[in-house]
Amino acid sequence: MTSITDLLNNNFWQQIINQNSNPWHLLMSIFDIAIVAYIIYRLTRFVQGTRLMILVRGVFLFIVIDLLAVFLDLSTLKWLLNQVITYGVIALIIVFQPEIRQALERLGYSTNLIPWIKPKNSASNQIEAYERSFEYMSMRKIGALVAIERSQTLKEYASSGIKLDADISSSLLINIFIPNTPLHDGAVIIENNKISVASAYLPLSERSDISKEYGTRHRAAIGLADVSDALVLIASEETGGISVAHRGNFYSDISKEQFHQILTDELNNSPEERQTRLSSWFKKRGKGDNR
Ligand SMILES: Nc1ncnc2c1ncn2[C@@H]1O[C@H](COP(=O)(O)OP(=O)(O)OP(=O)(O)O)[C@@H](O)[C@H]1O
Repeated sequence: MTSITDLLNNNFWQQIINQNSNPWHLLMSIFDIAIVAYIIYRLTRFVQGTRLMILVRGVFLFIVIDLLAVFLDLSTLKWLLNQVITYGVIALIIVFQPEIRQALERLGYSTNLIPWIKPKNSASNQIEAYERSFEYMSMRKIGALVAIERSQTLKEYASSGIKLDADISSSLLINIFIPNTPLHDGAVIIENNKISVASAYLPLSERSDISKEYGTRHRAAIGLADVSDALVLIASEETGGISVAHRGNFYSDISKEQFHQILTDELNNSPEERQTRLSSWFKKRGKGDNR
């Protein structure tokens, strides 16, 4: 493996130049560099806005310090960095275990490497479960509040709920919100593609520009969408209307088709496609209540 010391060594670069006097080698080297640059670009986009970005910044800073230590021949600092590498990697994997697992899961879903193998809780299965349950609850005016975790953790809010850790299904979602049953009050929180908790308390929005027709269920949805990137689905007990709060936007009383479009855009597409498609789609239809 090429170390930082190798990279600073003139012979190393001389060898590379000699190897690349062969046009085939040169072409392969360019291809090699392009692949690595693309992987770094995709990984950076992938972890942007998540806690993993802290890890990436840390690794980058570490490489810069290591280069300096080699360049200035600071042996004590080099020794210290070696110790950090030995134990730090294990510590980082333990500390960032939830984020790493989530990132790998998202990578698996978004790249869809083996399309004919559909995981039990695949995005399309989840979308179907949300659509079926919300259609059912909307028709019968059953109030519901479901917060779907995206890149930012909802652990803080999930801790106020009752733990379920169950697969996402329309029947379970409907069952949770049946009035006068023990779990129907509060919000369901979806974490790591599971119904993590029910009866959770979400932060109420303090905003004064929310219409008086909306009570605390809608305020709680908007409150969470203001402080996180969660996708929050609401079914109104009063009107049966379906609304969605997401990234500071509130899409009220949307149609079945609009609900399907939002879920597909947010849960099925790659992160960079989502925000632009969602906003432009609502702008086109003039339905977004962007408060
Ligand atoms: N902070 C909160 N976090 C989670 N759920 C909440 C919160 N506040 C209220 N709720 C849920 O909302 C219900 C009360 O809804 P309320 O009628 O006040 O709201 P609404 O926005 O008018 O909704 P609806 O149209 O369904 O009546 C509560 O019984 C509870 O289930």
